[in-house]
Amino acid sequence: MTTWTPQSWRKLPIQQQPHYQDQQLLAQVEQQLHKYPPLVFAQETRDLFSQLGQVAEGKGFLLQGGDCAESFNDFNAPKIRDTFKVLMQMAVVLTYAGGLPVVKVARMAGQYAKPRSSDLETLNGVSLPSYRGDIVNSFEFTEQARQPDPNRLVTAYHHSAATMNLLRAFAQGGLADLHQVSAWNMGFVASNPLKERYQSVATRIQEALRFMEICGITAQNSPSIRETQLYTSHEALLLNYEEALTRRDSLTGKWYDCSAHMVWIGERTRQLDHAHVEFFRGIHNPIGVKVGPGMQPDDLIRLIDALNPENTPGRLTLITRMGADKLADKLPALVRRVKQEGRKVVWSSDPMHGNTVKASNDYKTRDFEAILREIRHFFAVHKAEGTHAGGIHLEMTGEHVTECTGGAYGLSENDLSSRYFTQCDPRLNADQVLELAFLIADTLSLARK
Ligand SMILES: O=C[C@H](O)[C@H](O)COP(=O)(O)O
Ligand SMILES: C=C(OP(=O)(O)O)C(=O)O
Ligand SMILES: [Mn+2]
Repeated sequence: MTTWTPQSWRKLPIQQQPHYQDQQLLAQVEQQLHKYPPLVFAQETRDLFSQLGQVAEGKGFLLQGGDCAESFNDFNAPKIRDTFKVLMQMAVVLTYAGGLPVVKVARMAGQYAKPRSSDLETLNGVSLPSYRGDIVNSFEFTEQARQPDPNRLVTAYHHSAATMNLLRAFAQGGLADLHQVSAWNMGFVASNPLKERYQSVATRIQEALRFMEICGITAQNSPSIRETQLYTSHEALLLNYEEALTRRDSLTGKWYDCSAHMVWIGERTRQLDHAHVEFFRGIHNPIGVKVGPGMQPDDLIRLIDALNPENTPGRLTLITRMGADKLADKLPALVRRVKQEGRKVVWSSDPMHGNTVKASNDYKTRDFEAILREIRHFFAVHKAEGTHAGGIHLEMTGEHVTECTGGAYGLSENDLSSRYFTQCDPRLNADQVLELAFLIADTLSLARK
């Protein structure tokens, strides 16, 4: 194997990259980013690594979620706050039901690059380059907007820095106070059409907090009640950007991609001998890789060994995204093989990307029932194989969008047009995603019995 450097990916084939016309400008922008401060500190990344190590050992649960694609235009504090709040609400429910610490990782502060099925988008007979995320080009359907612009790398950095800043303030400044989060959950349940179904978990959490308070454990004297740790993550697709933020840690001498705590490789770019696997093998962050229904057990072992040759728990999260109708058929052989070979991984379920459908009115959507069904199959497979269903990975927002159908409010295809804001894939809205957390809580509680 050749020596790894932050640039060694450049010699290999690479998929899903923009074609920049102005290479000189791209090089200048990369140089500029090289000098900018890292967005995360390597020690935080090591903390996440060790927490995910616990998850790999069956002693924790990973909750990862956020937008499919963050947006430069739709960039404001309420949006960041609302997704943060919903992640906290879900985490409390899952912690209580699963009886395990929940490791919280946002798809935020850097989720700006998108792989696409097609290089071109055609509208009314006009074909233009596909939108590839705000770090590459603009969503608007014009020739100029769709040209990849290197300056967007710098804009993405600044948006990520501002988002990260606010997330840190929320996590440590009081917005994650468990009493408050639990009260929000009571509010969610009270107004939900299926409230009878969710009431008991929410009430029991309130009672547990009240009991602790009586015993003297309060937000004032206990940081674990008042504060939380929320990590950041994104698909590290645009390697020009990731390379520029890859730094050697002064404490350990190791390389870290300091654009986020955790980064993952998408389903379309995980070829063993291509650039993304090369780049990822040399960074010391905890990493993920998406695993679709076409993955074969032998290939999975080879990929695991390329990415985690020392078999360190916490280093690698396998994020399965197979589709509700395929998972029960495809996942068991993979789980069995990984277990037999003694590879230590976190298994997490992305129930979104295998369940994307086109509605009759052409909107890209996903149905709540299919999402829930994929998650239930995921838990059932792990139970049958004696392995740990270690996490979920969701495209979601704290906003009241109408992008996925179903859920307690019965969103139909006709409702999609009213608040369909996503720039790429359809997200679960605040009510749908909380409902999902309560339903997963039932499964987690049963798994403990
Ligand atoms: O988020 C994932 C991909 O970018 C997305 O699912 C691709 O969508 P497309 O099939 O519309 O290109
Ligand atoms: C591109 C994504 O997923 P996948 O690689 O699984 O298609 C995503 O998570 O947005
Ligand atoms: Mn997506």
